[in-house]
Amino acid sequence: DNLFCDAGTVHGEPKCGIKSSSSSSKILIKGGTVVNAHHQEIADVYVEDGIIVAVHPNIKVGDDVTVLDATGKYVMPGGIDPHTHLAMEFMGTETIDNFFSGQAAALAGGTTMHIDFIIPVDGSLTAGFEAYKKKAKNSCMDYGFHMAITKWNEVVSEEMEVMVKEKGINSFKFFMAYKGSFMINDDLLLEGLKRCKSLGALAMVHAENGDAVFEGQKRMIELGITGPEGHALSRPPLLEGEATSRAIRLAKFVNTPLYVVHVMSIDAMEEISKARKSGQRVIGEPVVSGLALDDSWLWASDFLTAAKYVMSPPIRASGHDKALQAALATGVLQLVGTDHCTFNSTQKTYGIDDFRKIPNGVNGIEERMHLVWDTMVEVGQISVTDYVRITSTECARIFNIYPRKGAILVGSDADIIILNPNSSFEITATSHHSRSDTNVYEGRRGKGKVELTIAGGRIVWENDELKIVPGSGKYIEMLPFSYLYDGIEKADAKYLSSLKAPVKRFTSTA
Ligand SMILES: NC(=O)NCCC(=O)O
Ligand SMILES: [Zn+2]
Ligand SMILES: [Zn+2]
Repeated sequence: DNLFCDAGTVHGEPKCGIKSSSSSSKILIKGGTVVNAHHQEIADVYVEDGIIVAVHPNIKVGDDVTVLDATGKYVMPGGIDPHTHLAMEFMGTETIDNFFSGQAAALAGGTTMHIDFIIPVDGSLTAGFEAYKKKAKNSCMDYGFHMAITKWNEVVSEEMEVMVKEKGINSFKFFMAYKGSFMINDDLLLEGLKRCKSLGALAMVHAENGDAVFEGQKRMIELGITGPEGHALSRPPLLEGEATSRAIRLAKFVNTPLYVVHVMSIDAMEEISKARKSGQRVIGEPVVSGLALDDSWLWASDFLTAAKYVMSPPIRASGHDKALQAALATGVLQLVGTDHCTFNSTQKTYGIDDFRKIPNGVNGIEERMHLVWDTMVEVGQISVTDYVRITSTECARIFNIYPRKGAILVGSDADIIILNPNSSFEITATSHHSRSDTNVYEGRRGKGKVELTIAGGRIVWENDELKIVPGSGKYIEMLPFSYLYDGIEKADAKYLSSLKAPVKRFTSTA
């Protein structure tokens, strides 16, 4: 695949532009502040054959070990991105980042695992799974899959069981928007929620009212608003709030946990907050574009400048970003994803005359760790331990792969970053590792830089250079019945016992 070379984004050899990793399989990280979600301490971390084998001060090693000095820096679990779309066919085209380029970008930004969404092929989950295993075959970092459910019948219901019991998938996504393509109705959502519950899988929703969005789009076109701003105007926060509320209530009716992806508005966030306060198991995932951007660019006079910010739900007006940050800081929302779904300028131009044809999606897989540090930790909104929780550990817990992932503990996978809080980063399309020619964070600078990334026990990012090995990434199978299912059956029993005994009736004859 020398497409990647052509993009000129990864340097070195062999011919596809990858510098092979020369690092030893034994690595000692000395003197850094080791941070987990609930604790931090100054300690050394010793890695052998891809696994963390010791974490304590003053570890002594032989000459065959690569020693890294992390004094004054943070040693943290590599980021886990719960929401990506690599090599995804969508809106008549395919995302410009495939598994290899997207993962290269991730590693350069300190993310060492991601969970991508499989889109079924003609409704078939099995065909979708096979297609995505092929797409991911050259992976250079660990990855897992969620599965989208786009239609319903007995075969799909049976395939869901196969995915959970044999294929390592423990979450299913339901799109409440994208009428005419992925969108499902309430009937399907209810069936899906029930099936997820019976399998111990996590139901995820893209929460926007797709019928109302369709109507909003027609309204904009009738008003002659055909540019990228029409995208935001046609699907206001109201419609995100409505769908979030509906999905939450249906999940409560079924009594099954719910995960709301890309929470972009105060409206959706407040629905999640209300449900969580009532004791319902709802997880809210903001994405970095919702935390770090506002919608002002959508009104840019240059089409391409505006079009690159088109994603769904839309990036909202200023104010939503700060409210989502506060919700994340206070535990109303639990973890940060990216929804990395990139299209280059040529692809965005498909919608030059009609915003409905602009492929939806923005970048973020490389930028997430830096931007969350800069907007949340650097300014004192959250602690460093909380940073680890929202960028890595909570994702590992929700998808049932903790403590193999999401922790610097003896026995965990050696997916580690070293972040220098005194160093700074700058984001540009010319220096990023995505294949896209644009970046929605162009020109952004901040404090805190991921100086080194270790994935699967190999140094893959050092001195601003990638050293990645195609095929070295592993598929991570995820088991059902995560902590979100603990005690769910007790609520079922309580519900059943609360039902009054059936009334004994007789038929009166007139
Ligand atoms: N979010 C977006 O605009 N594109 C990716 C597909 C999705 O997650 O809805
Ligand atoms: Zn979505
Ligand atoms: Zn998405």
